Formats: sequence, C-alpha cells, structure tokens
Amino acid sequence: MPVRVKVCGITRLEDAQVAVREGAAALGFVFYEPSPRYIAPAQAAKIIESLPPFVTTTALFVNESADAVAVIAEQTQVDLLQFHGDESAAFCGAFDRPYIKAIRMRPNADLLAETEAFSSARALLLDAYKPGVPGGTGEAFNWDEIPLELRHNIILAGGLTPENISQAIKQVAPYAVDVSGGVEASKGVKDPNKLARFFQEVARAENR
Ligand SMILES: O=C(O)c1ccccc1N[C@@H]1O[C@H](COP(=O)(O)O)[C@@H](O)[C@H]1O
Repeated sequence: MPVRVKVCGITRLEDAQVAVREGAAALGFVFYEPSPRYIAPAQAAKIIESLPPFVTTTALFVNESADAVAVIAEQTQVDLLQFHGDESAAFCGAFDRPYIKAIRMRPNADLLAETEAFSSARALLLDAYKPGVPGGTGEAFNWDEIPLELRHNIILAGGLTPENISQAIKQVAPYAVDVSGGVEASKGVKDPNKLARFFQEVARAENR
C-alpha cells in the first residue's frame, strides 16, 4: 500500500494547492493560537471549500475546549480531528467526526497501552517529545522505539524532511507520514521546492 502524506500547518491557499498538486492525501490546519502556524477558522474554511474532492482535511487542536472544537469543526467542515495535547479518549470521541490522536514519544512511552486506550481513534500519530512544546518541534525521535506490530498502522510525524523521509519510510513502513516544518520556507509558509522534493523522495522510497 502506498504511504499517504499529510501536509500540516497550512495557512495559505497557494500552499494547499501546491501540496495537493504534489500528491498530498491530507492537509492539516492548526487551531492552536500560540503556534506560528495558527490559522483563523474562517480562513481555513475558505481554503477547504476550494479544494478538489478526495483530499482529507484535518483540524489540529491542543487541549482546546469541547465547545471550540465543535464550533470550529462545524465552521470549517473538516473531515477529521487531530488531538495533539493531553485529551482523553472520551473527549476525542465526543464529536461528530473521526479523530486521530497524537502521542508524543516520551522516554518509555507505552504505545501498546496507548493503542488500547485510543481504540476509537482512526490512527495514532507519533511525534517527537520535547518538554513544554506540544508539537511542531521539527525534531525526529528514534523510530526504532515503535513496536514492530504497530508500524503499519501509525502516522509517522516529527522532524520529517526531504532528507530523511526516504529512510523513515524504508525503516518504519508507516501507514502515513505527516510533515510540517520540514517543508517550510519560514514558519507557516510552505516552500514549493521542498514540497516537491519531499514527494519525490516518498516516491523514491517506494520505488515508484
Ligand atoms: O505545527 C505546530 O505549530 C504544532 C503546534 C502544536 C501541536 C502540533 C503542531 N504541529 C504538528 O506536529 C507534528 C510534527 O511537526 P514537524 O513536522 O516536526 O514540524 C505534525 O503533526 C504537525 O502538524
């Protein structure tokens, strides 16, 4: 099965269009105000309604209130919710949309237990752990820490770049990868050349 690519941290229509043209299966919008990739829901809604079909749109939240999640999901009409904080499975599953749960790879993270706890999630997304930073760190973690039996079901994130994505896919063989900072020109602005190289490297890793 070909690895799916989600490009996260979209703040501009032109970046969404380039990502889709290069082959993104999904786009992510960050609704976490301290992030330099934050996008106002109204602006995200405009981008989302202009997308062609068959591109999954994802709304990223960090410890947001249930009311805000529900309002933003309705306003933007995203397909999928991404919870990137300390949300419980009960919280994540309380909305009228499917969700993915980000797990930050703390030392000794028990992914088998997390998989059981978040059995209602469509998938777990694995990101690097950096104390005090909820995500988007641009840092990779040690992929050997992912239990072999989970590798084909996870979304691999954290510090992926055109330089390391080929190795990541060969080593982990994940269901999907999620890239943000590694394809940026500056925070919140994607670089078309880096995006193109990233997708070329994905294809190369899969011998396409
Ligand atoms: O992008 C952010 O600013 C962000 C803020 C808070 C939580 C998550 C965030 N981004 C997500 O983190 C991972 C890894 O990002 P990177 O490729 O290392 O930059 C990815 O899912 C981003 O969407």
